[in-house]
Amino acid sequence: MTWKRKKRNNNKNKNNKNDHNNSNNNSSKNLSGEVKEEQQQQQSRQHIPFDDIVRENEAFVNYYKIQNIISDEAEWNKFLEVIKITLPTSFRITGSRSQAFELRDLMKNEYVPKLNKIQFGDDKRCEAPKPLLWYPDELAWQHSAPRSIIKKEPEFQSFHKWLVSETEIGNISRQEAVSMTPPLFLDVKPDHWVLDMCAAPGSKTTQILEAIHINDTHSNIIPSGIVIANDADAKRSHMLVHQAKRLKSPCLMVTNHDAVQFPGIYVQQDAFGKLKPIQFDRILVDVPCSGDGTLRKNYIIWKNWGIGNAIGLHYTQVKILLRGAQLVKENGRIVYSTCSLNPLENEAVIAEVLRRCRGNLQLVDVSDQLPELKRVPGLTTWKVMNKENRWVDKLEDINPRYRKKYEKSLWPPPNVNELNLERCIRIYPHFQDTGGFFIAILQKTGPITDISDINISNNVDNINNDDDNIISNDINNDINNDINNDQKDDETEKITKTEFNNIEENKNQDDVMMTINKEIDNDEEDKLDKLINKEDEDNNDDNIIINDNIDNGNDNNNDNNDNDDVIPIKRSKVVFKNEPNKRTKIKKEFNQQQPDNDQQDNNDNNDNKDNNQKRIGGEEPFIFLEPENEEIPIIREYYGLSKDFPFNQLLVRSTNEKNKTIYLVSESVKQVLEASDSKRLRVVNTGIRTFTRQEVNNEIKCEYRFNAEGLSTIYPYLIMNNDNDNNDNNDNNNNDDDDNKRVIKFGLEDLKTLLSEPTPLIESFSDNIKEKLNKLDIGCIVIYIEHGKGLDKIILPVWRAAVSLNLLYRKEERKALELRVQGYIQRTTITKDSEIDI
Ligand SMILES: C[S@@+](CC[C@H](N)C(=O)[O-])C[C@H]1O[C@@H](n2cnc3c(N)ncnc32)[C@H](O)[C@@H]1O
Repeated sequence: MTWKRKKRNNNKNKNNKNDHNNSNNNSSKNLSGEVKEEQQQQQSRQHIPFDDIVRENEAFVNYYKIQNIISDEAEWNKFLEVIKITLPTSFRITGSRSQAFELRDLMKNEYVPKLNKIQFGDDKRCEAPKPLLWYPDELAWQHSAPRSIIKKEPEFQSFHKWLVSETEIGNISRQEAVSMTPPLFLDVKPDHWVLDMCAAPGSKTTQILEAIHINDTHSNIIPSGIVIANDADAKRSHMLVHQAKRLKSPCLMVTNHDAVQFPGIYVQQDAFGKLKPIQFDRILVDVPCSGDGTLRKNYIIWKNWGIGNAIGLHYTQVKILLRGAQLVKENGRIVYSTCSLNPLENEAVIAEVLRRCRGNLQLVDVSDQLPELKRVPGLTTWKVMNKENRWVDKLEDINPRYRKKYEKSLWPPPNVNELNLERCIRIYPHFQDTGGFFIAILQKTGPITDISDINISNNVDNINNDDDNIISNDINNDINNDINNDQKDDETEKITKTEFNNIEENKNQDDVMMTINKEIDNDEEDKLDKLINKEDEDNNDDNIIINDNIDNGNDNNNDNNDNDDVIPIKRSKVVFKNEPNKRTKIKKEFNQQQPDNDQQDNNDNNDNKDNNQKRIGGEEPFIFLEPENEEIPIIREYYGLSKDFPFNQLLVRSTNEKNKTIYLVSESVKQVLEASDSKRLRVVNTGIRTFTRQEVNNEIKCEYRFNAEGLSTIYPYLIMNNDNDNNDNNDNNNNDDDDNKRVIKFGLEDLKTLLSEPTPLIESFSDNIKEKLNKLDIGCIVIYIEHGKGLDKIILPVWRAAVSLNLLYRKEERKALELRVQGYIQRTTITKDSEIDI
């Protein structure tokens, strides 16, 4: 899909169509399983421009025809027709509810009417984006215009610009429509403990976080729930951090484990110190799969499809779901999902896990939930094809040489009709113009204490003679540790030991799985590399540049310090047309009090490298600030933070005396981090940056500024009325009832001034604001804007220098804000000229 890939594989592409035909012919030849597998792998290593791929595959069509996934002939033909059509673009509006609603209304009232009228090419008319009917509150949309048209056609440009800008800052996420369904069935509440076992790149994690924060307003407290988002792939878990962190949630923890071995963590549950394992209210098991439901997007599946992927993944999927069943609470809910149509990865996995859980895990009937979502019941019977494309009735019919590669659980169990498999959900592409998807909603109804027959379903003879089954030293150590820990005598622990004995047995299948992931997600891999590079950039310049006015600390000397040459960075200038540029009226001055704040955050990372208190895997430690920490009262006093602020949930990630960044986590995250065995947990990321040390040349009262990442979480504690906050010597208090210490309400005009250039002079603001600002000393302030309909409450961290202000936003955030304000002005003023030039 990318230029790089196309170019690199130019030669191979020439023969692409022939290759395709050969591959289909070969699929019918009676090759041995090994040779065929090798051939499939070779094919999958060939990189072909997606557009050149022929969207036909006889083996795929025959396989699903015989599986009878759709019995009605006309419907089957419709299915075959739709899977060849490129998938429409779909996206979700994310973030805080009030802001999401604002963006949704913008979409509905501004863009949809305009896009409806657009015509491109000779007689093609673009259909405007449509909300997905089954998605709550019209927060998910689908758009059938090809991406190439969205990017190229001038009419689309403002829509595209808006889409890109809001996507960059995380308010809009591109996501396959059907992939949005599992979190909806998970039914997450703000107090839930949720585990997302295979979470990268994080689109469903983001939805789960939104559900945790559903009640958030600007005046309530941090939810008591937690989301632990895990992925086995270290690189992908960093992508997950990037994606999920955009929600700025103190309730998120990202971990990096094989989900099969996700550690049981013990937290103190009562005053007597009795340890209890964490059990989750909700678990999402969105397993790695062959992904053939995504063939409308990942065209390579047309070329590479074979049964081997599903057979290879089945047992890994069983193990991951079983671990989920152990970790979920009684009465808790698990949602299992794949983007595969194959019953071997879907109903067969569910049937096997239900069998092993002996009635203590059951399928939930959700036929009354999301009624607009078209779906069909799960299959109650299916067939198994071997890797030589022969249908095989039972495991014993497989050639003994290759039998080890098959699980007995691939075949429907004898009691298949008692399992309620029809409660599973199958979504086919032609139902609502999406990809294909499978979802099963499960509830734990009793303790799951014995799954020791995990070997039974394998071919035991082969396993006993197989070197692959030797348990690795790491796992043995884990088991020994567990055995020595006699405090831990609960259900989870017993099961974990049993499970560990079986972890290695299908090692080769895991390898298949990782290969497949890479094939399926190669588009995402490209994105990942970009994102990681970007993350590095973000860390280096994290992410704000506090500009450049050299401020001599004397507001009265403004006129004497005009020195354009000192401006160290190239900046775009924002001009509201028809507005006098106030800068031209007042001579510039320069401000030494505005160093590069982001460099400080970066230093923090570097400092951590010297830290010898590292956790497993080299991550930095999480050190909660002691109650006697002397910096906290200064911050509290300076910003007028309410006494209700959870100071005990602040942590640093460095043992250096001078902390650069202070993070905030929720109480539940704190509980996990402080668990006695939390070191078993490989935490990749948690906590939101809340305060950042600001080093400036002049003396300032508080060395810490707000970090944009944590500001909306802190904000309620800044505006809470609190007797203890009264300060006898309160020079900073202004008399506005709305305002509190360093919080100032701005109107639209002053917001425009703030955005008109990087460091607008205080002189250029309205008299009211000027008066307020002049009462404040140099340091960080919070500006909020309430503009009712169309421009929701905006909360901004701003550096108040001696004579100017500086918005502490990353350039992407600033750009998105400018676009929002620009859009607001265009909607609310008649003159077209009132716009911001960026
Ligand atoms: C289908 S993707 C998950 C998509 C994700 N839930 C989302 O919505 O963005 C499957 C993920 O499982 C991860 N994975 C594969 N094997 C795993 C294992 N044994 N344990 C945990 N994660 C695994 C892969 O790295 C991949 O990111």
